[in-house]
Amino acid sequence: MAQYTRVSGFVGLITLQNPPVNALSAPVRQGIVDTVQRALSDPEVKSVVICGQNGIFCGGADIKEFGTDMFGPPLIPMIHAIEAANKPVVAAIEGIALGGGLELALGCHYRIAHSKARLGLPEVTLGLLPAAGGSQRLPRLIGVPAALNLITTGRHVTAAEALQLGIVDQVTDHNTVDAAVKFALRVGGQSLDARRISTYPCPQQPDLDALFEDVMQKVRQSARGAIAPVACVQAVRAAATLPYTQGMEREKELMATLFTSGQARALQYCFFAQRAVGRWKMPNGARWDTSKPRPVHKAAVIGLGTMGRGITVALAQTGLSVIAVESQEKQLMEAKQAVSGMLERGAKRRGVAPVLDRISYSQDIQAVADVDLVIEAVFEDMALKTKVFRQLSAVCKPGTLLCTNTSALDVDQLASETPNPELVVGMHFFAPAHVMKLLEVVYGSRSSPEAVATAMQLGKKMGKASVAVGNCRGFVGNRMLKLYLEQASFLLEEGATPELVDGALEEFGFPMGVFRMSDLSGLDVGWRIRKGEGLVEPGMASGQSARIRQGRRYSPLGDLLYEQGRFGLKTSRGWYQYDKPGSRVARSDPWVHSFLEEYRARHGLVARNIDHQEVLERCLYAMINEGFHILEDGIAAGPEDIDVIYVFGFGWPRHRGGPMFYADMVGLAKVMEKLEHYHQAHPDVPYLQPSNLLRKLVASGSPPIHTWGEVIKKLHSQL
Ligand SMILES: CCCCCCCCCCCCCC(=O)CC(=O)SCCNC(=O)CCNC(=O)[C@H](O)C(C)(C)COP(=O)(O)OP(=O)(O)OC[C@H]1O[C@@H](n2cnc3c(N)ncnc32)[C@H](O)[C@@H]1OP(=O)(O)O
Ligand SMILES: NC(=O)C1=CN([C@@H]2O[C@H](COP(=O)(O)OP(=O)(O)OC[C@H]3O[C@@H](n4cnc5c(N)ncnc54)[C@H](O)[C@@H]3O)[C@@H](O)[C@H]2O)C=CC1
Repeated sequence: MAQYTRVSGFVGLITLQNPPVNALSAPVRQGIVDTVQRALSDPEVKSVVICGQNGIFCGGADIKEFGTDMFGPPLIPMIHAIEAANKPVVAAIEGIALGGGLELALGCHYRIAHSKARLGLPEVTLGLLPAAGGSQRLPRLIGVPAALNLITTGRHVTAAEALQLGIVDQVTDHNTVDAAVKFALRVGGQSLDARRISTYPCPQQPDLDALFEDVMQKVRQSARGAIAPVACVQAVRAAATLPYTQGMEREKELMATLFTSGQARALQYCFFAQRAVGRWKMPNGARWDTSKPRPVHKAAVIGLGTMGRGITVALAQTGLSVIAVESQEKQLMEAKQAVSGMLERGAKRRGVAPVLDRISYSQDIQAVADVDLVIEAVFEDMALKTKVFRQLSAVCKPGTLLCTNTSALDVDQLASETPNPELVVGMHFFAPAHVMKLLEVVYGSRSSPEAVATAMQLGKKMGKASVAVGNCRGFVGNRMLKLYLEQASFLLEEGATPELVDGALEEFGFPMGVFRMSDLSGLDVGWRIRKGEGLVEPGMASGQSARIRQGRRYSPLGDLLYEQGRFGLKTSRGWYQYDKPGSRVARSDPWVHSFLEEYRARHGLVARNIDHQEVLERCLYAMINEGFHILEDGIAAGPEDIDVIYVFGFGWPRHRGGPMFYADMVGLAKVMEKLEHYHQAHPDVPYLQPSNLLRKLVASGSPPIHTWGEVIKKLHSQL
């Protein structure tokens, strides 16, 4: 809807009305067409202002309309009609002007923004391009390099940057609509010949071919396999090389390919999934809208190793006072330096002052007596964590929330060691904790809704995609990861190389294959986890029973490399070799290849040809099957939760939506059939057997992902 009023005698004021972001739904587009027509045909009206209600200009096309039978007036002719008007039209931009919202503003003759407004063309993040003329007008207005940057990244710019780039004509700290109306009165009657962006020539650019080649290479590298960034570059190239009308044709052609693509569906699914996980619920009925978070002003971190340091930085950058506790003096000194360095570098990047004084350091756990929340990040050792939790219960003021960053240990067991188990939750960050955008909030059987709400709210404030999950070994992310890693090792035993496996996964879109990732995080980390699970048996690694542990197939390859002191990047040797410790350039290592050959010979394994397809099916379907078990067990509330965890925490390519969405795209029947095939070939790997839920879904005709919840409910009610 759009409301029309006449203000200051001569200005037609059009207000977009579609909360919460005034998206351009069919009724809003119809409202704009009607009200523009009304203003233009009223002889009293000399100029027009377009604004949005509630201090928000417009969040762009209504994404919920995509994939439906779209009706109502199309955007492109609507924007053309505004640009062609013979009365000045001024956009009054408050809050946001994104996507179609900015394209609408670019069709206006003038743009005035509030100083706090943000503008951008984020279509690429939804698998699209700015196809309501944005890809053709923006380069004409601000030049090709700046337009390429905005359109291929989808980043939002501040009003100040928009002014500097020339996207807006004026920025105000005052009432934007009043300023726009005054402006409109002043320009009423002036010639509009120089104000129609579509008539501008695209600013000349030396070495145009080299520029496009360079940008194309960058976008192909940064989002491997994603088609929208490539189409965005092609559309801007059309703006730079073709007349406007032909450029618009090209824009339409490119959009037609993107609009119905699986990648656009996946990215739009991710957009809504990211928001859906905020509406968390627990099996006991507690939920986001009935649980009140507690205020957290002061927090403590216990253990300043890899994780504790990052968590300290993230908390301080969120505005909290932090007490950072580390038991080892040397570690404490090193941590102090490392945390200050991270804060200084972060502040420099953002052009702000570092917040070093928000953190105080101590070796004494008594220092945390008056904090609102503690995050424990000591070694992954239940006995140690139990001791720390007992100490915290004695030291902290009543009501302090006790959180653990454990990767896999039992949150209920830890809670049971405290007098107030309702105050205990897991806050599972991902390394590096101040960078990675995922937080798993793990509720135990006795965690209070208030504790979960507080951890979820804190995660959100820290800028993390926060997902509430149930308590089980490895929670959601690591529980699934374990099988992915295991399948990758089995493939090496059967004839693959680290290069082949990583190549397949990187071609799929992961920024890094499983073995490069393992070198980066350290082979010692995985070894410690397996040791904790009783899987590592020194001296057994080359014996007859080396490949069976706890009654099922096991690959000791990672343990053997660990025993050789090959910890990955930190020792310059792992699954690959590196020029020096810490170097990121992984090179093939002939030693690893001969080691694998000897290993196979020792165990009587005959190497066979393994192709990319098998690598993907074995690694991904095993993980997906575990995802179905997780849904069946009620550890994740829905497939969106699992997908958000994988996209934000494990580098799953966003344009493939997440593992559960991917399964839906591939077809559940096909996933099940392949799992059955691989389980037959590897009966000693029980988890390749399709889960109950997957079977049920296939038996119910493979319903679309957003309806799986009903099948899960039915399954639970039959138990
Ligand atoms: C054969 C086929 C031929 C095909 C040819 C087709 C040609 C079609 C031509 C059409 C050309 C159209 C081009 C175009 O206009 C493209 C676009 O505009 S795409 C949309 C671009 N806009 C965005 O990407 C903005 C997305 N939104 C955000 O980034 C944030 O929501 C925002 C910064 C606006 C606000 O953030 P915040 O305050 O944190 O609130 P939330 O994110 O939680 O959002 C609140 C609520 O609002 C919902 N929402 C937000 N934006 C939209 C939207 N654009 N459409 C619909 N709904 C939106 C959001 O989902 C939240 O609701 P929930 O219920 O919680 O999900
Ligand atoms: N490293 C990773 O990638 C991730 C680790 N985690 C989990 O985070 C926790 C910490 O892991 P890391 O940071 O990697 O370990 P780390 O080994 O780097 O650091 C642990 C720190 O805790 C300190 N510490 C031990 N006992 C203490 C005590 N009683 N009081 C104060 N400090 C004490 C140690 O001196 C050490 O500095 C573990 O539970 C781990 O499973 C979770 C996510 C990712």
